[in-house]
This record gives sequence, structure tokens and C-alpha cells, in this order.
Amino acid sequence: MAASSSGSSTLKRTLCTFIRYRSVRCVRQCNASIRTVCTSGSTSQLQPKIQSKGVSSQLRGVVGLEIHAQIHATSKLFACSRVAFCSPPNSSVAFLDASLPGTLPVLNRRCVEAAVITGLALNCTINRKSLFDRKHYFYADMPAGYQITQQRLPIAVNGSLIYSYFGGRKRNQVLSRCVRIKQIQLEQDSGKSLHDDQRSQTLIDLNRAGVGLMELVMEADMSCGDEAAAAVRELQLILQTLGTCQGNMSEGQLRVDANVSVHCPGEPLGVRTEVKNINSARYVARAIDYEIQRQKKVLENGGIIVNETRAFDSKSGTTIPMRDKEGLQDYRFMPEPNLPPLFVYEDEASVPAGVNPTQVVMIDRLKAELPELPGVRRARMVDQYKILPEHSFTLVNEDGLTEYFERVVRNTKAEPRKVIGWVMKELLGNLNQQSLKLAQSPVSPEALADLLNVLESGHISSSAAKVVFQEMWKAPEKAVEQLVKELDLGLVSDREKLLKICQKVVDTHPEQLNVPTTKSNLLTIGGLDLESHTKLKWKNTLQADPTLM
Ligand SMILES: Nc1ncnc2c1ncn2[C@@H]1O[C@H](COP(=O)(O)OP(=O)(O)OP(=O)(O)O)[C@@H](O)[C@H]1O
Ligand SMILES: [Mg+2]
Ligand SMILES: [Mg+2]
Repeated sequence: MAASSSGSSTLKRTLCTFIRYRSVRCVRQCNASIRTVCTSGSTSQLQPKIQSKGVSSQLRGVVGLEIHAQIHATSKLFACSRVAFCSPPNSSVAFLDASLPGTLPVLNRRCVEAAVITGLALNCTINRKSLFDRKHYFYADMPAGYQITQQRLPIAVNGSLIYSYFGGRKRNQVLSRCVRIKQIQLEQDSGKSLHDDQRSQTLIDLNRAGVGLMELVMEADMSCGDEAAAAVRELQLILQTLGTCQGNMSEGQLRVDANVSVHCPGEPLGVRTEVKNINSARYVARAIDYEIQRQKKVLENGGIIVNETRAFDSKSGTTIPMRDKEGLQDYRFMPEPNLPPLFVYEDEASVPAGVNPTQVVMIDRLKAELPELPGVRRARMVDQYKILPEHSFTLVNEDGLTEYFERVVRNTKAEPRKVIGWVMKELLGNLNQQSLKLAQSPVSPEALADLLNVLESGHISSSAAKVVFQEMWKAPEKAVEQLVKELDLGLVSDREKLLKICQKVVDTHPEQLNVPTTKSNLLTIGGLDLESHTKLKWKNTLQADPTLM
């Protein structure tokens, strides 16, 4: 029987209340208290030998990330229950998600496509054939007792991710790095356990059970928290651009496990600890840097590193042991008997006879639909518009900002370098001040382009243009010309008019008349702070009519 939807009323009755598991916490607490030193094979010999204090300065951090990205799809990986996170507990659970006997997994094509698109964007080789395996855990929020994953032959392998971060002594240099992606595997998410300490019970919500995940495993190519956080941010941006994961870390859509060890450069890698489920890029950096320092101290004091799973406590900024890993954790991997190998095809020509081409995943079609990726877009911004690299980062990081900028550029005579100044300062300044998203900006790209055109024509000064921008923000329905008129901000170039203004200024400030009438004094008549090009016009006026001197 194939897994059916969450529509069954019997199932709903059974699951719409929380399922109680009183024993779960006891099991977990037991596990946490049994911590042994890693003694398995090679890793036990890889403790860096630190005999004296101070030698730890030679030790370098080594970091490898495993990132779980929830696939942005309407239904789960192997069942047609909805992916719905804010709905009432256990309201989106198919028979399969609750592991009812007799249910079978049916693979969701959208999830496969998401993994292939992600693999392509990360320069991976897409395996034309991949396999599913069972990985066994005893967790109450995983009622089957195993997770379906891709341990032996994952869908994508051997990729890379290029990311940049501010480094150097003063942390003001943009440094570019590359981390290798070992593999991307499709797997199921688990449900959620909620611990009710007062009543000493654990409540289970299976809405998340069976949601499609991509686990991205990176090689241990990084060396500090800043690098890892930057890699996570870049990956988040790529996934959001692709639409394969929404990437909201605080909602658990992107969860990071950071593997950390220390070693002396040139020597084999040290024993790693794994800091699990970090849910913000900032915490990734803090957890890793703490863990590197902790390991250095342990070794310096003659201790050894235990291969264990740890958790990051954001309040204290420290990592704390959760459970021992190696030795205790035996996942008892086995091939998933209910799922055939997964095949993806290069193009229509490679689809075997008898297979419906509309029912398969074709790589060339997905490749053709790949959007412009953040790295490519940044490079294009710098190249095409001659803007600063740091501005290209801001443009790409903010959803829709590149499109906004390019629409302004298309509609104005102003140079892109001038446009970027207005976008960075005036537009983003106002949005940040009022905590608005770009889509909520009262000033459209076309309206900003109009303003810049009026500024370019010399009809208003740049300080007047800033005043007009603020007025446009308050009254977006008004056209730029109308606002300039209403506020009387147009530059005066009529000589008669200028003379009248001067006369008025002189008349209304008799005390200033005692000041010797030098050229420079005339240029700041009445203490008016005139803009340099206005001053220039005054200069010309004075030169044309020396009687004014
Ligand atoms: N010595 C090391 N120091 C730091 N990171 C390491 C080291 N050795 C391996 N890693 C990293 O640890 C991660 C191992 O992930 P992988 O999914 O292969 O195994 P796992 O952590 O044992 O399994 P699980 O998926 O159950 O957590 C990779 O990101 C790898 O780069
Ligand atoms: Mg892993
Ligand atoms: Mg791991």
C-alpha cells in the first residue's frame, strides 16, 4: 500500500492530541551520562602531542560542516501530507509519517529536483543512479526507528562552494575561500519532541516527520568560525536564490552541525567533536571558535579530545557535551528495501524506451532553468556598473535589491556609481530606520530614477534632492517636479531674481553691512551656506557686474 495523505479521520483522531512518551528522556539522559574516550582505530592515535603550555599556539582549528536544509516543497519526501510548520501539532501527518504498518514510501519528484538543482549550483557531479538506506536511531520523534537517507550512494557528490568574508588583521579585507562539498544526500526529517519538565513527560509532534531534507556534507577545509559562518551565509543565499530551501535558520529550515578538531599543520587531523543543530550563522562562528579554544586548552593541560556530540549554549557562549558518538552510536545501516534505486537522466534522449519522460527528472532541463547565482551576480554588478565589491554584497544579500538598482539605472541618466550611493544611503537608510522590507518601500525605482534625472539636469542641488527624497517617502503619490515646485527647491539661475534675493538678504541683515565687502564675504552673504556650484554662479554674477563689489 502506498502512503496515503493525512486525510484519514481515524488517524487524525489518534494524532491530533500530543502523543506522550514518558520514557524517552530517561533514555537520553542515560546516554548523556555515559561518555567514553574514543578508542576506535586510527583516531585514538591522532591526539596532537602537547606537552607544555604555550605550545597550543601551533595548533590550528579544522572545521567541517554538515548542513541540513529543509526542501521547499508542498508535500513530504515520501508521503503526500502537507509540509506545514505553524499548524496545530500532529495535524499534517500521513500514515507513513506515523509509521503505521503496511505503509510504503513514494518518492516526491519535487524533492529530487531540488537536490539536483542544488547539486548543479554547487558544481557537484549528479549521480545518475543513487540509493536509499535505513539509518537506525531510537528516538520517540522517529516512530519507525530508522531514518531513510542516502548513505552508500548519494544523489550528488564532489562539489564546491566559494564564499567570501571580512578577514585580515583589521577584518576589513574581503577574503575569498573555497570549501569542497563531499556529498548531498536526500533524507527524511524527524518529528519534534517537546519536553514538559513539570509533568515529567515528552510530547511528540509529527508534523515535521518525513519532511524532505538535503544533507550537505562539507570537507574539513575551514579553520575558524568566521569562515564557517560565511560559508553558511553563502549557502543560505544560494538555496534561497534557487528556491530549494527557504533558509530561515531561526525556524530550523537550515541547521548546522559543526565538526571541529585541532592539529599542528602538516600532521594528521585530530579527533573531532560535533556541535549539533546550530541555528544561526553567528552562533556557528561563536560555537566553533569556543570549541577550538576549548580543545587547545584540554591538550595543553595534558588531556585528550573525546569524540563526542556537543550542543552550543548561546547564553554562556560555550559548548556542552550531549552524548558520546563513536563506539556507542551504531546506526545499523541497511539498504531501504521499499525504494528502488533512484535514476535521473541527462536529457530526453537518455530516457529509456517505455519510461514516460514527463515522469522523470532531467538534468539538462533543470540546468537550463538555473537562476543567476549570487557569486556570478556580484561579479556582474562590479564589472557592468563599476561599483565597489562591498556594495555588490549588499545588493545581492537584500532580496530584490539588485533588481531595484538595475531598474533605477535603466531609467536614469545618472551614472550607476551615483545611483548606488542613493540606493545604499537614502533608500536602505530609510528602510532600516523604519524596519521596512524593500517591497514596502514607498519610493519606487522609477520614482528614484525621476529624482536623479531632475538632479542630473541641474534643476536642483543634491542637498535639495535629499529633501525631495524624504518628501517622496512621505507622499509617494506626488511627482518629483511637483514636490520641487511645492517646496520651492529649484535652483535659481535668473540674474534679476538672484539680485533681488541678495538685496533682500542684505536689507534684512543690516548688522552684517559693517563687514568689509570682500569677494569672499559676499559669497557668504547673511551667513547663507551656499553650495559650491551656487557659489560659482555668484562668482560669475559678480565678475559680470563689478559694480556689485
Ligand atoms: N578531524 C576532523 N576535524 C573536523 N571535521 C572533520 C574531521 N573529520 C571529518 N570532519 C567533518 O565531519 C563531517 C562528517 O560528516 P558525515 O556525515 O560524513 O559523518 P558523521 O558526522 O559521522 O555522520 P552523521 O550524519 O550521523 O552526523 C564532515 O563535514 C567532515 O568534513
Ligand atoms: Mg552527516
Ligand atoms: Mg555528523
